[in-house]
Amino acid sequence: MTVSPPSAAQTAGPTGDPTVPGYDAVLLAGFGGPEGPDDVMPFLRNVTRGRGIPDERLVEVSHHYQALGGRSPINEQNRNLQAALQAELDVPVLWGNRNWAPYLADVVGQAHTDGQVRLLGVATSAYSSYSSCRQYREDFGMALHSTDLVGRVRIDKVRPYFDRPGFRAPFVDGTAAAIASARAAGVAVPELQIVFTTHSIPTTMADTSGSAELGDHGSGGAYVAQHLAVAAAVIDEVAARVGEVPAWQLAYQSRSGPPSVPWLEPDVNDVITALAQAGTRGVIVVPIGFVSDHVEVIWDLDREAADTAQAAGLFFARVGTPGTDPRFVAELVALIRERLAGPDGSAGGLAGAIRRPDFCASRCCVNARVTRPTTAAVDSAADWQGLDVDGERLAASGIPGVCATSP
Ligand SMILES: CC1=C(CCC(=O)O)c2cc3nc(cc4[nH]c(cc5[nH]c(cc1n2)c(C)c5CCC(=O)O)c(CCC(=O)O)c4C)C(CCC(=O)O)=C3C
Ligand SMILES: [Fe+2]
Repeated sequence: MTVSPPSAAQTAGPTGDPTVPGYDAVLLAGFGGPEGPDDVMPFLRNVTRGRGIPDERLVEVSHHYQALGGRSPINEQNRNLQAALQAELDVPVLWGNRNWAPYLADVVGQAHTDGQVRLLGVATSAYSSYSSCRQYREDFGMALHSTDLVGRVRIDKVRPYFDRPGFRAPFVDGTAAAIASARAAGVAVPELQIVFTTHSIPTTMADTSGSAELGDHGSGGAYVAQHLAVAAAVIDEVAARVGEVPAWQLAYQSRSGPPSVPWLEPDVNDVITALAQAGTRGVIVVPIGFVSDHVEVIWDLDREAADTAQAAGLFFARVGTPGTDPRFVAELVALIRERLAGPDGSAGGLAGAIRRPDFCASRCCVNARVTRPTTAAVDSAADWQGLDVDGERLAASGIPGVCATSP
């Protein structure tokens, strides 16, 4: 079926003009996770459909989920975040996922039935990159496409919020507390190292994260720059509180993909091993790439990285993620309220050009492998032009049955 390309006004939805303020509901967009052992393989196939992830990797990851009882805590964490946001907001707060029920398409269809046609999306991911930002905008586009609601429902998105102090505050608290517990365990600050972590992504995805127009592309792109900025800001705030702080670096975790494809390095486990060899006595791992303690955190860090540290004889502490910390919830509420009042009404966040616009720039975080309809960017209408969603253009890119939002 060929998608009839909507005009810019149609993509903007019932209000016609994407700069007209006002939303009928907030739509929290999550990654999704399995709820029981039988869900694990179907969930992993949803995540990796058409992405060239080797089968051995899927089997290995399925063991992590099975060892945790066949379920991820992520859906419950997102339900809790939904409830915490709802407690502060008058508009309804809906929740849907990319990879598991409740699927975004079903939630958007229900919203339309309920008369909610102007939705403000909030992704459970703080940074710019294809996986962490644009793919959520594609999820919105695919949800509109598969429910036949293109031009009848509008879905905008709150910009990446990595730079906001309420996102950082829980990491600052946790890092200061971890330094205190290391000292109590007899490891002095100069013997400690702070390792900030985030999800590794292919280097090509990193290099094209953010927008060429905004000067983001090349050498790790907006994705790496944003993490380095957050890490530096956390360190400054910890230093203001505790004085002397350990040396720090940024490392990556949870790599998938075949070894032939370069992903961001170094891996957190390699960093820990090398630090031990260089005489470091303790590591504090701070997962600034994640908003809740889901499987990438509790398996890849609390099990694997902790084991690596233990084998090397190091003190190890892993700092908690924002979750439903009141400061994080308040920060999201502030971002949502600003958008309810109108776009670009906000200040705050880290200084300079690093702040993201409310509507993503042209071709922001574009993925060369596939073109899907998006929402919430200045060029979203153009993303639909000539797009044959089930047919040739996507088949040529090797992605069959592209409407994966609701299998
Ligand atoms: C940037 C990023 C974030 C952070 C931003 C965000 O939160 O969105 C993130 C989060 C998450 N990733 C998660 C799980 C998985 N990610 C995978 C695979 C991949 N992740 C990627 C990137 C990211 N992932 C990429 C480039 C791939 C390769 C395949 C592809 O190009 O898409 C795979 C496949 C198996 C494997 O290889 O590990 C799984 C199971 C879970 C859920 C955990 C739970 O269930 O509790 C969460 C929150
Ligand atoms: Fe992932």
